[in-house]
Amino acid sequence: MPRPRIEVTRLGKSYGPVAALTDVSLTAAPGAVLGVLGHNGAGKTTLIDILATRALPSTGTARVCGFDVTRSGHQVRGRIGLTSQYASVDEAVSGRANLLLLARLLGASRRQATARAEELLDAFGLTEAADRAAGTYSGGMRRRLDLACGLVGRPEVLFLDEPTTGLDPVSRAGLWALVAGLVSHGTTVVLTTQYLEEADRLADEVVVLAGGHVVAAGAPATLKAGIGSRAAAVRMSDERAVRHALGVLAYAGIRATPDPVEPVLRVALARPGDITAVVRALDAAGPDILDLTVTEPTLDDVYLALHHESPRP
Ligand SMILES: Nc1ncnc2c1ncn2[C@@H]1O[C@H](COP(=O)(O)OP(=O)(O)OP(=O)(O)O)[C@@H](O)[C@H]1O
Repeated sequence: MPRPRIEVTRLGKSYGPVAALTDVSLTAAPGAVLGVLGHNGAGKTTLIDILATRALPSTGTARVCGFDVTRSGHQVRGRIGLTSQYASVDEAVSGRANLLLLARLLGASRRQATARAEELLDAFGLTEAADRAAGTYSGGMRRRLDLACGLVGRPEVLFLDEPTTGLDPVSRAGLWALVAGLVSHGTTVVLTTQYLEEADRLADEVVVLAGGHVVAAGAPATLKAGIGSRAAAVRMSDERAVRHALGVLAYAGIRATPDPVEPVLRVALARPGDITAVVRALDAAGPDILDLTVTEPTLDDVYLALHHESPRP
């Protein structure tokens, strides 16, 4: 098995009396996407800052591409890319000039820098806007330029801090496709996001931080499976129909929960045959059923369940 690109062991970081991170351990393999989730103040930025050598850990160790972030910061910096909402794009100069400058700063010759800039402008759909000042770009173009800037040095690990915040759904989907493309070429991506759908879609593993602690970790599917099963939501015509259906289901030995607001009943589907039993029983409840949908647990459900247990800081 290849060595993980990121190996974090019992990491801690204190700012005076504030414990921003406590006893955090995690790994990320080559070509994996690690999602880091958590409320404001949970410790996400602190974790990324340490991995990107912008802050030193107080305790524990962190290795990126095999290099210790404390002792070998230079080697780490040469192998990572960082993009964030506050990325260092110069708004006064063009997208092309931003990329050229970065490439030159990273040691590329003029010719190599030009080639890399053109390649990235093309890959990120920015060729037409290449000579416009970055400050005139739309939100989506700006994020694509941020991402392109983070990739100039062909990093083995890319840190994406809330890459799609404020983007419309089409631009968000476009950015997801770009991330999927990077990963297929072996780049490891560490993603912080407040959109759980994004983590669900992109991440192979997620860690959920709360108050600087890892409160859950695993593949999205495993986390979702851990909090419960699929459920059927049955929409009835009115409250009277709901009461009738509750009686019918209870008679069939099926427990249902009425929604507190809408005329909807929810039934947990723990076993494969449960849906058939529900439909069969409800058939006897008559024509008041308007709709039946089966819902899968989402990462939102996991998140809500976790934060129900651990109070928001
Ligand atoms: N330089 C600093 N000095 C003092 N406290 C800090 C510093 N940086 C972070 N903290 C504190 O550490 C904790 C974790 O902050 P951090 O920024 O890592 O959280 P976050 O999950 O990234 O939050 P957000 O989503 O708001 O960016 C918070 O309590 C924060 O106030």
